[in-house]
Amino acid sequence: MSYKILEEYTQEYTEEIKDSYLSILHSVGENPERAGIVKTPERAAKAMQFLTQGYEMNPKEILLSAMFPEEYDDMVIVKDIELYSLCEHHMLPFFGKAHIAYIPNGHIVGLSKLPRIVDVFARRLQVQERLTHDILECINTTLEPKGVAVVIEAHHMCMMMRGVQKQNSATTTSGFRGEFQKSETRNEFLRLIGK
Ligand SMILES: Nc1nc2c(ncn2[C@@H]2O[C@H](COP(=O)(O)OP(=O)(O)OP(=O)(O)O)[C@@H](O)[C@H]2O)c(=O)[nH]1
Ligand SMILES: [Zn+2]
Repeated sequence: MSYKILEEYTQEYTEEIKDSYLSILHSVGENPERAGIVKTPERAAKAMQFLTQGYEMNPKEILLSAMFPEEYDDMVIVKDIELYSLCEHHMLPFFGKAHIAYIPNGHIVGLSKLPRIVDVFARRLQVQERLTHDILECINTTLEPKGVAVVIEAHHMCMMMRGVQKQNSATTTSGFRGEFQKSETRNEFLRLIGK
Protein backbone atom coordinates (compact mmCIF):
# COMPACT_ATOMS: atom_id res chain seq x y z
CA MET A 1 0.00 0.00 0.00
CA SER A 2 1.24 3.50 -0.77
CA TYR A 3 0.77 4.63 2.85
CA LYS A 4 2.69 1.79 4.50
CA ILE A 5 5.24 3.00 7.05
CA LEU A 6 8.67 3.08 5.46
CA GLU A 7 10.53 -0.13 6.19
CA GLU A 8 12.76 -0.30 3.15
CA TYR A 9 15.18 2.42 2.27
CA THR A 10 16.24 3.42 -1.23
CA GLN A 11 19.90 2.43 -1.58
CA GLU A 12 20.62 5.36 -3.87
CA TYR A 13 19.21 7.93 -1.40
CA THR A 14 20.87 6.21 1.57
CA GLU A 15 24.30 6.48 -0.15
CA GLU A 16 23.73 10.11 -1.14
CA ILE A 17 22.50 11.26 2.31
CA LYS A 18 25.21 9.15 4.00
CA ASP A 19 27.92 11.09 2.12
CA SER A 20 26.37 14.36 3.30
CA TYR A 21 26.36 13.24 6.96
CA LEU A 22 29.96 12.04 6.62
CA SER A 23 30.88 15.53 5.54
CA ILE A 24 28.92 17.05 8.48
CA LEU A 25 30.79 14.77 10.93
CA HIS A 26 34.11 16.01 9.51
CA SER A 27 32.96 19.64 9.65
CA VAL A 28 31.92 19.52 13.32
CA GLY A 29 35.33 18.10 14.27
CA GLU A 30 34.38 14.44 14.72
CA ASN A 31 36.40 11.47 13.56
CA PRO A 32 34.01 9.44 11.35
CA GLU A 33 36.29 6.38 11.77
CA ARG A 34 35.68 6.34 15.55
CA ALA A 35 34.10 2.99 16.47
CA GLY A 36 30.99 4.50 18.09
CA ILE A 37 30.00 6.54 15.06
CA VAL A 38 31.35 4.57 12.14
CA LYS A 39 27.80 3.56 11.17
CA THR A 40 26.25 6.91 12.10
CA PRO A 41 26.10 8.39 8.57
CA GLU A 42 24.13 5.37 7.39
CA ARG A 43 21.83 5.38 10.44
CA ALA A 44 21.23 9.10 10.10
CA ALA A 45 20.54 8.70 6.36
CA LYS A 46 17.88 6.10 7.12
CA ALA A 47 16.40 8.24 9.90
CA MET A 48 16.19 11.22 7.54
CA GLN A 49 14.42 9.12 4.90
CA PHE A 50 11.96 7.97 7.56
CA LEU A 51 11.30 11.53 8.74
CA THR A 52 10.69 12.80 5.19
CA GLN A 53 8.78 9.82 3.78
CA GLY A 54 5.68 12.00 3.43
CA TYR A 55 6.93 13.32 0.08
CA GLU A 56 6.44 9.84 -1.39
CA MET A 57 2.88 9.43 -0.11
CA ASN A 58 -0.50 10.43 -1.47
CA PRO A 59 -2.77 11.62 1.37
CA LYS A 60 -5.90 11.89 -0.82
CA GLU A 61 -5.51 8.25 -1.78
CA ILE A 62 -5.39 7.36 1.93
CA LEU A 63 -8.71 9.08 2.62
CA LEU A 64 -10.33 7.72 -0.56
CA SER A 65 -9.32 4.18 0.44
CA ALA A 66 -11.73 4.23 3.41
CA MET A 67 -14.72 6.48 2.68
CA PHE A 68 -18.07 4.93 3.49
CA PRO A 69 -21.58 6.20 2.67
CA GLU A 70 -23.33 7.03 5.96
CA GLU A 71 -26.11 9.40 6.95
CA TYR A 72 -24.49 10.51 10.26
CA ASP A 73 -24.27 14.27 10.05
CA ASP A 74 -23.06 15.39 13.48
CA MET A 75 -19.54 16.32 14.46
CA VAL A 76 -16.77 13.66 14.43
CA ILE A 77 -13.66 14.58 16.44
CA VAL A 78 -10.30 12.81 16.64
CA LYS A 79 -8.25 14.69 19.20
CA ASP A 80 -4.76 14.44 20.72
CA ILE A 81 -3.10 13.01 17.59
CA GLU A 82 0.60 13.21 18.38
CA LEU A 83 2.79 14.56 15.62
CA TYR A 84 6.49 15.00 14.93
CA SER A 85 7.68 17.18 12.08
CA LEU A 86 10.80 19.06 10.97
CA CYS A 87 10.82 22.84 10.63
CA GLU A 88 11.90 23.88 7.16
CA HIS A 89 14.11 26.68 8.47
CA HIS A 90 16.47 24.74 10.72
CA MET A 91 15.51 21.11 10.02
CA LEU A 92 14.98 20.69 13.76
CA PRO A 93 11.91 18.89 15.16
CA PHE A 94 8.67 20.46 16.17
CA PHE A 95 6.21 18.22 17.95
CA GLY A 96 2.82 18.31 19.60
CA LYS A 97 -0.78 17.37 18.98
CA ALA A 98 -3.33 17.77 16.23
CA HIS A 99 -7.09 17.87 16.82
CA ILE A 100 -9.34 17.25 13.83
CA ALA A 101 -13.11 17.49 13.44
CA TYR A 102 -15.43 17.16 10.48
CA ILE A 103 -19.16 17.07 9.84
CA PRO A 104 -19.96 14.35 7.28
CA ASN A 105 -21.85 15.11 4.11
CA GLY A 106 -23.02 11.65 3.03
CA HIS A 107 -19.67 9.96 3.69
CA ILE A 108 -17.66 9.16 6.79
CA VAL A 109 -13.96 8.25 6.68
CA GLY A 110 -12.10 5.45 8.50
CA LEU A 111 -10.94 7.07 11.74
CA SER A 112 -7.33 5.86 11.48
CA LYS A 113 -6.97 7.66 8.15
CA LEU A 114 -7.01 11.04 9.90
CA PRO A 115 -3.83 10.38 11.96
CA ARG A 116 -2.34 8.78 8.84
CA ILE A 117 -2.70 11.96 6.81
CA VAL A 118 -1.33 14.00 9.73
CA ASP A 119 1.80 11.82 9.48
CA VAL A 120 2.02 12.19 5.69
CA PHE A 121 2.11 15.99 5.91
CA ALA A 122 4.21 16.05 9.12
CA ARG A 123 6.90 13.85 7.55
CA ARG A 124 8.00 16.62 5.22
CA LEU A 125 9.88 19.87 5.89
CA GLN A 126 7.14 22.11 7.22
CA VAL A 127 6.02 25.25 8.98
CA GLN A 128 3.20 24.70 11.45
CA GLU A 129 0.84 27.01 9.56
CA ARG A 130 1.22 25.10 6.27
CA LEU A 131 0.95 21.74 8.04
CA THR A 132 -2.39 22.89 9.50
CA HIS A 133 -3.71 24.02 6.12
CA ASP A 134 -2.40 20.96 4.25
CA ILE A 135 -4.42 18.69 6.57
CA LEU A 136 -7.47 20.96 6.44
CA GLU A 137 -7.53 21.29 2.64
CA CYS A 138 -6.87 17.60 2.06
CA ILE A 139 -9.93 16.64 4.12
CA ASN A 140 -12.04 19.45 2.68
CA THR A 141 -11.37 18.65 -0.98
CA THR A 142 -11.38 14.85 -0.67
CA LEU A 143 -14.19 14.10 1.78
CA GLU A 144 -16.15 17.26 0.87
CA PRO A 145 -17.70 17.41 4.36
CA LYS A 146 -20.17 20.03 5.63
CA GLY A 147 -17.31 21.42 7.67
CA VAL A 148 -13.77 20.65 8.84
CA ALA A 149 -11.58 22.02 11.63
CA VAL A 150 -7.92 21.47 12.47
CA VAL A 151 -6.05 22.75 15.54
CA ILE A 152 -2.35 22.07 16.10
CA GLU A 153 -0.45 22.82 19.31
CA ALA A 154 3.32 22.37 19.04
CA HIS A 155 6.72 23.06 20.56
CA HIS A 156 9.58 23.99 18.26
CA MET A 157 13.05 22.68 19.11
CA CYS A 158 14.57 25.54 17.09
CA MET A 159 13.12 27.91 19.71
CA MET A 160 14.19 25.67 22.63
CA MET A 161 17.65 24.23 21.95
CA ARG A 162 19.03 27.26 20.15
CA GLY A 163 18.08 30.77 19.05
CA VAL A 164 15.68 32.41 21.47
CA GLN A 165 15.87 29.39 23.89
CA LYS A 166 12.35 29.53 25.32
CA GLN A 167 11.40 26.23 26.93
CA ASN A 168 7.75 26.79 27.77
CA SER A 169 6.24 28.57 24.81
CA ALA A 170 3.74 26.70 22.69
CA THR A 171 2.38 27.64 19.26
CA THR A 172 -1.26 27.08 18.33
CA THR A 173 -2.51 27.20 14.74
CA SER A 174 -6.01 26.53 13.49
CA GLY A 175 -8.10 26.37 10.36
CA PHE A 176 -11.87 26.17 9.90
CA ARG A 177 -13.96 25.50 6.80
CA GLY A 178 -17.70 25.26 6.15
CA GLU A 179 -19.93 24.88 9.24
CA PHE A 180 -16.96 25.55 11.55
CA GLN A 181 -16.89 29.12 10.34
CA LYS A 182 -20.03 29.61 12.47
CA SER A 183 -18.96 30.55 15.98
CA GLU A 184 -21.46 28.17 17.63
CA THR A 185 -20.08 25.09 15.84
CA ARG A 186 -16.48 26.21 16.25
CA ASN A 187 -17.00 26.83 19.99
CA GLU A 188 -18.56 23.39 20.46
CA PHE A 189 -15.49 21.83 18.82
CA LEU A 190 -13.10 23.91 20.93
CA ARG A 191 -15.03 22.97 24.09
CA LEU A 192 -14.95 19.25 23.21
CA ILE A 193 -11.15 19.34 22.71
CA GLY A 194 -10.80 21.15 26.03
CA LYS A 195 -9.85 24.60 24.72
N1 LIG B 1 5.90 30.96 11.28
C1 LIG B 1 6.71 29.94 11.59
N2 LIG B 1 7.98 30.20 11.90
C2 LIG B 1 8.75 29.16 12.24
C3 LIG B 1 8.31 27.84 12.27
N3 LIG B 1 9.34 27.05 12.66
C4 LIG B 1 10.39 27.88 12.85
N4 LIG B 1 10.05 29.16 12.58
C5 LIG B 1 10.77 30.44 12.64
O1 LIG B 1 11.46 30.68 11.46
C6 LIG B 1 12.21 31.86 11.66
C7 LIG B 1 13.44 31.90 10.79
O2 LIG B 1 13.98 33.16 11.02
P1 LIG B 1 15.46 33.63 10.61
O3 LIG B 1 15.71 34.96 11.24
O4 LIG B 1 15.60 33.49 9.12
O5 LIG B 1 16.36 32.50 11.25
P2 LIG B 1 17.27 32.55 12.56
O6 LIG B 1 18.29 33.63 12.43
O7 LIG B 1 17.78 31.18 12.79
O8 LIG B 1 16.20 33.00 13.66
P3 LIG B 1 16.13 32.71 15.23
O9 LIG B 1 15.43 31.39 15.43
O10 LIG B 1 15.32 33.86 15.78
O11 LIG B 1 17.54 32.66 15.75
C8 LIG B 1 12.47 31.89 13.17
O12 LIG B 1 11.78 33.01 13.67
C9 LIG B 1 11.82 30.59 13.69
O13 LIG B 1 11.28 30.73 14.99
C10 LIG B 1 6.95 27.61 11.94
O14 LIG B 1 6.45 26.48 11.93
N5 LIG B 1 6.19 28.67 11.62
ZN1 LIG C 1 13.18 26.12 13.04
